[in-house]
Amino acid sequence: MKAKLLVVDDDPDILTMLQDRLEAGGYQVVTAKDGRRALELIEQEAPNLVLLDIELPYLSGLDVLRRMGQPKPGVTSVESAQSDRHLPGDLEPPVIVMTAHGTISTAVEAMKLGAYDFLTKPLDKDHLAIVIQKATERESLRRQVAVLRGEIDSRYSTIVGSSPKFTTIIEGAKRAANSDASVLLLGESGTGKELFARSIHQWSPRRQNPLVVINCVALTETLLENELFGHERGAFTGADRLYKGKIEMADGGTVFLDEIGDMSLPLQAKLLRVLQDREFQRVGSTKTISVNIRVIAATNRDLKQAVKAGQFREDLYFRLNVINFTLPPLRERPDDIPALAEFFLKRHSLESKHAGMKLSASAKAAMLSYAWPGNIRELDNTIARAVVLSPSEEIEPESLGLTPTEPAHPPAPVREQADQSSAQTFPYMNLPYHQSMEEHSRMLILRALKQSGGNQTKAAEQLHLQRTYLARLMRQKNLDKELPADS
Ligand SMILES: Nc1ncnc2c1ncn2[C@@H]1O[C@H](COP(=O)(O)OP(=O)(O)OP(=O)(O)O)[C@@H](O)[C@H]1O
Repeated sequence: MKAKLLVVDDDPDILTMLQDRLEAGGYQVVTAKDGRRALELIEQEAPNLVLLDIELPYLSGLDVLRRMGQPKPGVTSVESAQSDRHLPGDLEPPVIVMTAHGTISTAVEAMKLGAYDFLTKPLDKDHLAIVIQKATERESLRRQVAVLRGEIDSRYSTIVGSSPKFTTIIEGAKRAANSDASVLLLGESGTGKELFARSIHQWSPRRQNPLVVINCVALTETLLENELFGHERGAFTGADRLYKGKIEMADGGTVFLDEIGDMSLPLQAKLLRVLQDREFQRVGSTKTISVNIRVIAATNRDLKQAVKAGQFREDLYFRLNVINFTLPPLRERPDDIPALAEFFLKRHSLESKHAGMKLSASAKAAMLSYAWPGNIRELDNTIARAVVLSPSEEIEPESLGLTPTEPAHPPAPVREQADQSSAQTFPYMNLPYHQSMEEHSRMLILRALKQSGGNQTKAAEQLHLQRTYLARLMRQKNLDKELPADS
């Protein structure tokens, strides 16, 4: 798509010359002869860039810049505008001002008012082309960032759930948000830990400053150190410029350490120092930098157990665990399933323009009796898929695909499966996601039952499940027919 430029000048000859030149350069051009018309066209045409003369009738170029910087009617505060703020349509286009020779002070004033760059008249053809190209590239990146931010904001803007267990956690998290205390979020994968981390930041007095997410599992130790602390120029081969790490970028805001349970011991020691002193050094530097950060960490691992096993530092555990919340798995709050399902149904039917879709009574019942090993993320994905695949407006259980299906390979006898599991082979890894999750939970149960000699109470203890819940899972997976219930 061609970038759209608005050219504003009261001299018709300059307007025509610029329009011809820019159109020949592959841009779409709209023109205005005065400041008032320029403001109208910025609203109506949403140009990607404005080329603005300073000397204009009615409103000068500087006045146009001043008015562009003012908030739009209807948007009262940053907080209330949070979800709209990042919409690309709301972004002001960058402005390049054009000034006559000898009016540099006006150009400086324009830059203070937010102009991207300035050009002096008479315009140099090559310089004009370069400045416009750079500005439009930057504008395109800015829009992409805004789109991505908008997507993240909308994905993480609403917390659904009114079961008593869950409401207590929301209230606690809101109270915790007002302090600077470290928060540790625990819970299985897909239970909403990242959503809570983002919400706590949003509810906190730090919300105007950045929330910086660090995924501790995605990076090797050296990369993670670099990512956290940044590096000085020349710190290692290839470090050709100074790089600010995420801790430094989060100054005044919040650092969210996702999957903290997977951080290596040496890095844990370095992180501990930052948490104790709020100080760190960039890689390759001896200069100490102080930061003001709030830390939220999350993991789906049993950190206490990891401490006992010597895999996680106890002192770091205590630092992180000032306030903790354990987000319950979906199967422990089935009351929330209908509201969550409706929430995702609305979102996905709007997104895929399938408005008016409904869940049939039997689809709702199927969702209630399913164990949701992937928790809310799995529910979200299930509804997204059903919206696309359902042949009618009313979604039936078949479109949800929740019925446990047998793996592609013939099922091995119970004991053999359990042996495979304890030998850490995962033959189901190549199956589609839902089947793979289903098989994995089946394997876990079989292994626990084998290790407990078929005693369900002990197996439930080992799996940290209620015995009755284990019995329900066994019924769902038809394991109760293969293994006798204990007394
Ligand atoms: N209570 C909720 N209401 C609405 N959406 C939710 C809720 N909880 C989670 N979600 C959505 O489910 C998805 C998964 O949640 P999230 O990424 O926060 O889980 P997580 O516990 O951090 O998972 P993981 O441990 O795998 O990183 C996200 O899209 C999130 O917005």
